[in-house]
Amino acid sequence: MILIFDIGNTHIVTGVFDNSGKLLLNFRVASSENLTEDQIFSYLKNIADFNNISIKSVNGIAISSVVPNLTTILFFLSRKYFNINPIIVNSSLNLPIQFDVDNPAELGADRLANIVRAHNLYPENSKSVVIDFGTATTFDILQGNCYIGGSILPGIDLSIRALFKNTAKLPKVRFHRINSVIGKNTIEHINAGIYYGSIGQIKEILRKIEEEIGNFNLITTGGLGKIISKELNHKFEYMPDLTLNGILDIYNINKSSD
Ligand SMILES: Nc1ncnc2c1ncn2[C@@H]1O[C@H](COP(=O)(O)OP(=O)(O)O)[C@@H](O)[C@H]1O
Ligand SMILES: CC(C)(COP(=O)(O)O)[C@@H](O)C(=O)NCCC(=O)O
Ligand SMILES: [K+]
Repeated sequence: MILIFDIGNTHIVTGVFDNSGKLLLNFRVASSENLTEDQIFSYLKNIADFNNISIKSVNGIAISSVVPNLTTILFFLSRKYFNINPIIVNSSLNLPIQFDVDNPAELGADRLANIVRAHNLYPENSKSVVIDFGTATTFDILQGNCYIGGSILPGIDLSIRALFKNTAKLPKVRFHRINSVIGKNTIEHINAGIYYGSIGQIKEILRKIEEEIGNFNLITTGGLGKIISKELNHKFEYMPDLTLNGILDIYNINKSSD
């Protein structure tokens, strides 16, 4: 049984996989810097018990983190409760990818996991674009087994919170589809602007990518990605567990050398 942690800026997603690579359970907790290894372990234990899964048989752990302080906490958890040295995802591990960028080491571990999974899903010489709708929205582009770069923009929830936090009178809205872009009150104005603005941003970046590299497979992941993907006029596969699976792929390539 393999334990996978995907530490993002908003959530820590935990995945428990059996040895054949099947995802048995996953859950998310808020990425609070005050979390301790004992708290995260007790969430894990409770949720695993509830699902009749015995985490006693965990024999491997991998961590992808874009929040350095939380990496340490999950490292402590691995040592304290499982006596395992986890594999920490980074660009110096064995990866099936070449990098045509200035500094592969600065690329977020979640993005490394996403591109490794995308690479394993599609044939060698195809082109793929991964969009991850997290705290930030990220685009990552693969040409065959070469990572050629990408882009980063503020995530949808972050844009909503930025409006709310930096103004006196704008409320926090819930992201959802609204039929007209002509709002009739403040909430509708924000809903319309965020909804159609977000779709417009993504479409324009995809259009530019297509202009630069031609046709590609599109893979999307992350909370609000499911709603947005349907609006893009582009064939796509929405894979909510893309990052967890990518971390597992990286674990499998690197486990013997740990
Ligand atoms: N399962 C979900 N269902 C709906 N929305 C989600 C879900 N998970 C995350 N979100 C939304 O996506 C945003 C980014 O969350 P997440 O993908 O966990 O980010 P990160 O990877 O940066 O921690 C959250 O603010 C939340 O609004
Ligand atoms: C771009 C990110 C903030 C996305 O993080 P997330 O939205 O998943 O929390 C993260 O991958 C990161 O901190 N990256 C480092 C810079 C880079 O990827 O180039
Ligand atoms: K993420």
